[in-house]
Amino acid sequence: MENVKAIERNSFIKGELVHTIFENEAEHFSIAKIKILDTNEAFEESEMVIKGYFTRLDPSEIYLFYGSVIEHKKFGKQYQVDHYQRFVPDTKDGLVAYLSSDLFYGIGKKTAEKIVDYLGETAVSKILNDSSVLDKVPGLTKDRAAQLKQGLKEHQGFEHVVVHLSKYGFGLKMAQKIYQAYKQDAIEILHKNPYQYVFDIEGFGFLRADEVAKQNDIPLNHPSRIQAGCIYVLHHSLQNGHVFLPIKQHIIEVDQLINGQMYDISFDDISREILELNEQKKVIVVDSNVYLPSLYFAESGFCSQIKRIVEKEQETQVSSAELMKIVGSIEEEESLSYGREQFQAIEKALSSKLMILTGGPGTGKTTVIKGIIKSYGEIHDLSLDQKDYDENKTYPFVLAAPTGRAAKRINESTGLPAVTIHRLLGWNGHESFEKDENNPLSGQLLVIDEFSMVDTWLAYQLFKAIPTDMQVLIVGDEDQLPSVGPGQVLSDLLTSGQVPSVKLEEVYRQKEGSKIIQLAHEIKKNQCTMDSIVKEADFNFIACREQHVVDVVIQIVQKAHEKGVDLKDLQVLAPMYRSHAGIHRINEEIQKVVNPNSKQKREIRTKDMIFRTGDKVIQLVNQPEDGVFNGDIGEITAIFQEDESSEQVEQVIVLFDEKEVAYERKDLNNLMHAYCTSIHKSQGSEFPIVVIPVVPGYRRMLRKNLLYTAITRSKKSLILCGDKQAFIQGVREEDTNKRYSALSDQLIKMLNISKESIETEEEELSPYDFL
Ligand SMILES: Nc1ncnc2c1ncn2[C@@H]1O[C@H](COP(=O)(O)OP(=O)(O)OP(=O)(O)O)[C@@H](O)[C@H]1O
Repeated sequence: MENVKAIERNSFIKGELVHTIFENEAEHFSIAKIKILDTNEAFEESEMVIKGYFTRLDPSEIYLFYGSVIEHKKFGKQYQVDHYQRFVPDTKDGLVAYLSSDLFYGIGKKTAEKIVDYLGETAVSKILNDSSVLDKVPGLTKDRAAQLKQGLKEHQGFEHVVVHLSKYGFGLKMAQKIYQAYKQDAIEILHKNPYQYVFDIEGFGFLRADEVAKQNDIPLNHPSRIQAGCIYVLHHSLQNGHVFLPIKQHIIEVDQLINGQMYDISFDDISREILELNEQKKVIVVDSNVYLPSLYFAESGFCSQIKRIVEKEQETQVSSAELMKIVGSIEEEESLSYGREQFQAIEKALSSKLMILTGGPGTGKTTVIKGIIKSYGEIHDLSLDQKDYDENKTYPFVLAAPTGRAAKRINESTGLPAVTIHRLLGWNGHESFEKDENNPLSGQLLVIDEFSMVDTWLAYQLFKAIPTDMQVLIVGDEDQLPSVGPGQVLSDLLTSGQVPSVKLEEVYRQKEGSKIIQLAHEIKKNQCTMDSIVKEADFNFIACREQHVVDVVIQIVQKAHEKGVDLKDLQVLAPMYRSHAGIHRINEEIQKVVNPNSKQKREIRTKDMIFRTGDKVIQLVNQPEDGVFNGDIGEITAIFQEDESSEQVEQVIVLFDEKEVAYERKDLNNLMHAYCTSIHKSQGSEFPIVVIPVVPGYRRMLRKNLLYTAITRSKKSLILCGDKQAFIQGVREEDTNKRYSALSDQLIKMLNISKESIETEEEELSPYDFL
């Protein structure tokens, strides 16, 4: 432990609590008044307001606070605390008095003197870092040593861990997580086996553990190091969407990670540790595939849930003649006539426990969803009007989608209530859901839109909560990008052939003269050529050189802005963040034009961004406690300075639809400008006008499914700019990055239905064949 002498060159205040002014328990953020007992700052005051991230101060204790003096505009001089610790006397007499005080049972003055004589003035820090030093103190019994060690750990506890971890560069948030997991043993574990942190502490990576291990001379071939490397590689593979890694590939990647240039750990050593991890259930090895347990259980659990649902017989069946009559009256109401495949979709959805409806843009997926819901209502004599239901009679139609924007769209197009899947399942923000097999969803017909965005974890959570008597319709476009999280659930379900599905291929919106839809279908069918990208009423490709593409984008946005187009309705989409024509640069340039610096506008600067009132911004992570989710777009409506908020911190207020969320400076990394967003983040959203730069510099990202997803985000007008050849090449490039997932194979095995029987079923005649 550092004492006052050791840190004299740094700013410190030694003091005791007068009273607490403000406390945010969840964040451990506090403002307090303290009495100054000693300091190396030139204070005249005898008391001082301190603020920072610390837990409740004990009024009977003396503390050492390290930090810096700041001048608050309204409240004057304050002390910003970086870290702190309980004060331990740093003279021999003081230390003896401390150790022999009532705090430590069984240690009298003589024993305390022996300890200080033997271990010196840094005795406390030595004992806390390695309690075995007490074993050598002459005349100290084992019991007394253990009691002292325990007492010291309890008394010094959290602060000691914070101070110690800060030496390795860990911040207070990480220290809190670590302390929660190991309490007083945190430092001993860190020194002896930092790799254990990789298993137990979320966000503690292998490379960090490696750094600590190096400083503590832990050998490179330590089994814990190899095991931590195995786990790290699996976690890392999630970023590429894999549900597991084949064992051979896993071993190769672990070898690259842990061996570097020195090849002294063999493949055998690595595979032995993988099997050891398998024994300890820290990974699961099945069919030569290595899984993280959560993904193994999600994948196989999801398959079991599908089996449970599809094997239950669909009870209500209507005859084709009856259905034709019902559908006929809906056609009249909607003033349209369903196409053959659309009717088949309605018929199959109504007669199946679970069905997948897939198809490209404008093929009538929403029109068919409406047809299915209305027919279901007719058959079961259920009103679609929410007013006809109350707490005793649950609304039977449940509509959900993976993002808030997608849920809003399905709500607008059907007129029925729709929520995000997370909301539907009652997510509490800590990876647990209210709804599950013991507390299932209520309702009779569940429709999940934009299912291509659902990853393996969420699919399992959702299906666990579906009661067996509920009918389920999954809707999605299989040609879009797969989920951000691991797996490719929609396409695996379709590939397995084990779940009834209908693919809509006829395009209806094209009939209204949409070039955007036509282009999307040409891309889908690999028929996109230079002729496909000639100018039309709703489409243009402005050719320009790569170095001018940002200027062209800016001109388009500026013109639209001058014409009064609401920037919420215009979205620039790009595939990469960091490049000459990357998202960050485009955002910076658009901000200069549409929301420039002005005296009337407040701003707040972070390390790499300036947020200004009026800025369009996007939320980057799920924040369910505030009701905002990854991908939600909003506008900065106000910026408050420290002295204007009750918490005495700067705040940025963002309006998302009708809900306001306050961000403190430390949370601003959850936000970025949204004039231009990534194509990945735009999944599930649609915008009236979409502008997409396409340049050779994006080459490694330009793939068919990415460009297809991008252009299908536009509803009314699509403007591409840049290099036509790069675009044509990109849409011809299939995404060859295979995602490892065994969902399809597992389903086939589990359901044990031959594909042939499904195919014959699909060939069955429908009444429309006779029309
Ligand atoms: N059978 C039909 N007859 C006439 N018009 C139709 C028919 N089916 C769909 N449409 C029209 O085609 C357009 C696209 O349909 P819809 O919105 O249902 O497709 P979608 O697949 O949901 O499209 P997207 O994925 O782009 O939202 C709508 O204007 C719809 O009214």
